[in-house]
Amino acid sequence: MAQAEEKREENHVLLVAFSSQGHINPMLRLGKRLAARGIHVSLATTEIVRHRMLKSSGAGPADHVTGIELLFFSDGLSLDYDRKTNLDVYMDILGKHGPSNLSALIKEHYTSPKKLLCLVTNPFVPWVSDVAAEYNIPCAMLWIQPCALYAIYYRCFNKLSAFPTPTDPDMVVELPGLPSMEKEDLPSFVLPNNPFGSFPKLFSELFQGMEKFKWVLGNSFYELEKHVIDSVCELYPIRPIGPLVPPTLLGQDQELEDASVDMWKSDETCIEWLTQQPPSSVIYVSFGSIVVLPAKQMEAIATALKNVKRPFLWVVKPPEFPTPDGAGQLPSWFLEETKDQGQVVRWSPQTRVLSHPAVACFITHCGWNSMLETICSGIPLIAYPQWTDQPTNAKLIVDVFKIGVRIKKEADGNISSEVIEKCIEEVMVGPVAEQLRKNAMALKAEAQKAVAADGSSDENIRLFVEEITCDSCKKDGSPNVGNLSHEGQDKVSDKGV
Ligand SMILES: O=c1ccn([C@@H]2O[C@H](COP(=O)(O)OP(=O)(O)O)[C@@H](O)[C@H]2O)c(=O)[nH]1
Ligand SMILES: O=C(O[C@@H]1O[C@H](CO)[C@@H](O)[C@H](O)[C@H]1O)c1cc(O)c(O)c(O)c1
Repeated sequence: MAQAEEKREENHVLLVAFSSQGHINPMLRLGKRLAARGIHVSLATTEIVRHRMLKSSGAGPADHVTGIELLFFSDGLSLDYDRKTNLDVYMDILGKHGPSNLSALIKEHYTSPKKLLCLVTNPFVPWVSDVAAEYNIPCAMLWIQPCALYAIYYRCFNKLSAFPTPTDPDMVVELPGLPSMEKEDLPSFVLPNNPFGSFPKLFSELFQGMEKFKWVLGNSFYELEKHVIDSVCELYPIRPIGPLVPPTLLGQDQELEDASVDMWKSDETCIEWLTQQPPSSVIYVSFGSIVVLPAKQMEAIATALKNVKRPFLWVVKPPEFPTPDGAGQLPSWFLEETKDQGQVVRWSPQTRVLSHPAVACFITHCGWNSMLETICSGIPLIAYPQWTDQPTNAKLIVDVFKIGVRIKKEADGNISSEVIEKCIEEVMVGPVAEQLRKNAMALKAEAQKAVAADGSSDENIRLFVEEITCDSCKKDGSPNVGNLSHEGQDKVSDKGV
């Protein structure tokens, strides 16, 4: 074997991520934290990512992100296939073709795969653990949503607690470490009316086979979710190692370089515009990379923004596959009637926006990456969740973290502009606004402490590296059936986990 190849496989971890920006970036940031402790890291994901990165940058496809090598395999579909509209087909084909294509990639790139310290996967590509088993490599999972979601899914898909059913769709769910949850607070994938059959199937297999993962790491921090983290300790523990956000948001930019990919090109002009706005004046609005709001809801938000007469920055990402009903598009009157009030961009440099002193609050779909970025920026949120983890994330914002308010839907599922206006005023002025800002600043400080040297997340990363590199751990028991290291857990519990 050539010396260079041998070197590549030494002390090496391969991360494998689902194809969305919100899944890849936390993985890359975990990679940077491992690299800072002497581990060599590569990340494998599907070809569609290379294609989107190429489109976004206009340059040749990147094969490295600040020292992390990027590798790509096919998900079994053509690049122009509409994965979002045909989500169940996509997940099915990915589950069928992903394992063999990833396995071939490993064979092609690693002369001696079993030398890899471990594979780290995320929840939407759980079959990576079977590929790891094929090569006798231990497997870890990075859970990329709140630990609360991990606890809910674990209990739901192992039938440890009662959840809504077609005959009792409105039941209130009571789980240890969490507030009581009504159906609008639960992840959409556990509800009887969930239209995406692929996810309950995927999560059932995942949560009934957790022993395939020797470690479960969480993109969260202990101080944020201590009760629910403690509540799963007896079931299958999760070790929080986050928040995995850009180091600038954590005051760590001097010591750690960021690693992230951009699938869409940011419009930087909004930063210049923000600089011209008064401190804490701007309402930032974004629904992330996937959600496309129905035309009626676009209209309600547009009307509310106009009526409150405050500066705004609204990200309106054009739908990848536009529909004639106007979903995801601005009402025709909006730009003209608000031209002196705000800015609309197709994609923003969001973390720079959130940490800009002009930004006062964030109207968000409650994607977990957006929430962590907001927590680390210390500003309040206005939650307008749509699906998957977002309803639960909104519940956490309001009732657990106490850093925001929620836009309540009408009985017909729509939202009224008056309700949005009321939420905006509530987080902008008055005693509620003041308390939310205080709470948000306190959580920001806790997040910084967690990732600083000897903080709870830093300590959990140190333990993880110790365990994947320690020779006796590697020899101890066969990979992929191992339990979490008790030694590690004991040490983690010193930090309260
Ligand atoms: O205009 C935008 C909107 C979103 N994002 C980034 O896209 C990610 C969205 O992830 P999230 O989990 O919040 O939601 P998703 O898009 O996966 O639904 C976050 O890191 C945001 O910072 C961005 O850079 N610019
Ligand atoms: O990216 C997708 O989902 C987003 O992931 C975030 C982290 O798990 C989460 O907090 C956020 O709410 C989600 O929107 C995603 C999901 C999906 O089903 C899909 O087909 C995608 O292409 C992306």
